[in-house]
Amino acid sequence: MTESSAIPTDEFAAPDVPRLVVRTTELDPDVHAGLDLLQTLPAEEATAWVRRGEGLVGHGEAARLDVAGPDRFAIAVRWWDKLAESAAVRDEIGEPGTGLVGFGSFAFADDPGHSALVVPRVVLGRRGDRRWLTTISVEPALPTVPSLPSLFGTPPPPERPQGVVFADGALTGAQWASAVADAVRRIDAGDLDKVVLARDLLAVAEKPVDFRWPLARIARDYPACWTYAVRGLIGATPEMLVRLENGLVTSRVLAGTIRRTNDDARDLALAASLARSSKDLEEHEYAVRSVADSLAPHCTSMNVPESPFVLHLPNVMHLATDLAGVLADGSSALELAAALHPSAAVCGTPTPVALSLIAELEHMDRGRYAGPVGWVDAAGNGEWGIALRCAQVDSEDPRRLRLYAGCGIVADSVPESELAEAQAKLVPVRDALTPDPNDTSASAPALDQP
Ligand SMILES: C=C(O[C@H]1C=CC=C(C(=O)O)[C@@H]1O)C(=O)O
Repeated sequence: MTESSAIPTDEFAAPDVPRLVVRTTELDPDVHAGLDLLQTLPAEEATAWVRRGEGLVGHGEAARLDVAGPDRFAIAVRWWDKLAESAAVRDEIGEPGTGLVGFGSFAFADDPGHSALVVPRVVLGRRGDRRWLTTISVEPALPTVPSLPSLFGTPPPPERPQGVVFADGALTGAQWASAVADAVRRIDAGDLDKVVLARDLLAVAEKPVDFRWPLARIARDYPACWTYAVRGLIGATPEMLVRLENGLVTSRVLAGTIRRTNDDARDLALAASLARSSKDLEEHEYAVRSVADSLAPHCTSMNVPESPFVLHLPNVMHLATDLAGVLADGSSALELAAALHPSAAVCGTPTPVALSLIAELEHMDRGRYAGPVGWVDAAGNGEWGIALRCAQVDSEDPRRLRLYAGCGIVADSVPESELAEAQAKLVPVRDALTPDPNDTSASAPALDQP
């Protein structure tokens, strides 16, 4: 039974919340040493936030907020605060991610802006050597959580997606490249400095896609990324919008990209050229500035490195900057994510001009792509990534998925190169939906334990 809350009519008011009964217990590390969080996931009502085997997965839904529009973050913050205040919690660990936890995924744009915050019925977590189980039930209902043995048995493995074909989404490649050229003209005319333009791709399989297959594959192939699943949005993002852990705020900003070649020596030379590319450094600087400016009112002792490093992923390399600060105002991770969205890594500079150019040139609704995705706990700790390198499973027809990728456009951008960059960013999810030539098994790939 899920307590689902509809969008409230009062501005910024949160809907009534159920009173939740929450219990976290530590799992015996000897008994559960091999616990693979993603492999426990059920096919329905599953949520995940996992990197290198650590993180959180959720089973079922004890409560959910569906929210839309420009006030989606403010309403979600209120709902979360009310839930956390009224919950009865017994937490024998008391670390970030234990006790009451909600997983969320927010739309990029205000309109229509459909977003969700989900409190699972069961959360399994792992941080270092510690593993825990949290059960959440709605008072006064009986705590009908799934029986524990059923959680630790491996659920039937997901089937490999069959016969997936890909097609252009809103725009063909050529149309999208021409939209990039339009954006460059607008930048040259002085309307704005940077805009991030995205495109979508449709994937259609012969049978409904079990999201757990691509999720396991992408987690295996992109271990440096945060693998996530919230209400049909799945992916592995390399970009941490904000993490809040016991008062320490960190963020990993990415912008500026070069494709990899499968030749290590060549890739090293390309990484060096990326680190010197004035076009990419400019694109990166806007993104870092936007995050630093949005965090500044909430933090003291901010550390913003002067120059980026190069983050190597299997498909691309990015300019990356890790920012850190000390929380000064008691904001929760969810409030910080709301303050940071949309950063110039996914929108542009100045933000309002970039937002309206995106609406004009992309010809699609980004949905929850490029919005914050992650989790928050009752103490306000949490991790919110930017939902990149993702696919949205169609809730009405799960044979269909929409994939998204975007590129930062500045004055020196070349449309054909941006199109190639967008294709490279689609590779992780595309590959995860197509047969792996090295894998002869019919079931989901096992994850390497760190
Ligand atoms: C918007 C995306 O990437 C962002 C993050 C890293 C590098 C980016 C770039 O170089 O354009 C983008 O700012 C995407 O992957 O869809």
